Amino acid sequence: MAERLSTAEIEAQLASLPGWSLVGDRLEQTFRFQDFLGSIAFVNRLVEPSEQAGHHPDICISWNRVTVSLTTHDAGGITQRDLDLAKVISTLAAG
Ligand SMILES: C[C@H](O)[C@H](O)[C@H]1CNC2=NC(N)=NC(=O)C2=N1
Repeated sequence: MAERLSTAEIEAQLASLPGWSLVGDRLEQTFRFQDFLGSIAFVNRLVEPSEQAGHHPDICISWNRVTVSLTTHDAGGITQRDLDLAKVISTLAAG
């Protein structure tokens, strides 16, 4: 099982993950798109990499905004799996 990371470890890695914030025991970012279809297309791009990783974001869609939230349930906080998936998700936001 992946181990929960310390706040210092998370913040060190967040330096190279623009837009992601530590919110409680989650990593979060809100991505903006042109419209609802842009949001849905982004969410669809998340499906395969998340399945491949066996790790899945919580997703909230609000018209042209998609808030993505990552945590590791078993660990009760943020692990390397969340940071790795955040990195992949950032690459998918550009379209
Ligand atoms: C059994 C299965 O591997 C687990 O429930 C996975 C599925 N996807 C998951 N996704 C996320 N974000 N956190 C988890 O802890 C998690 N656990």
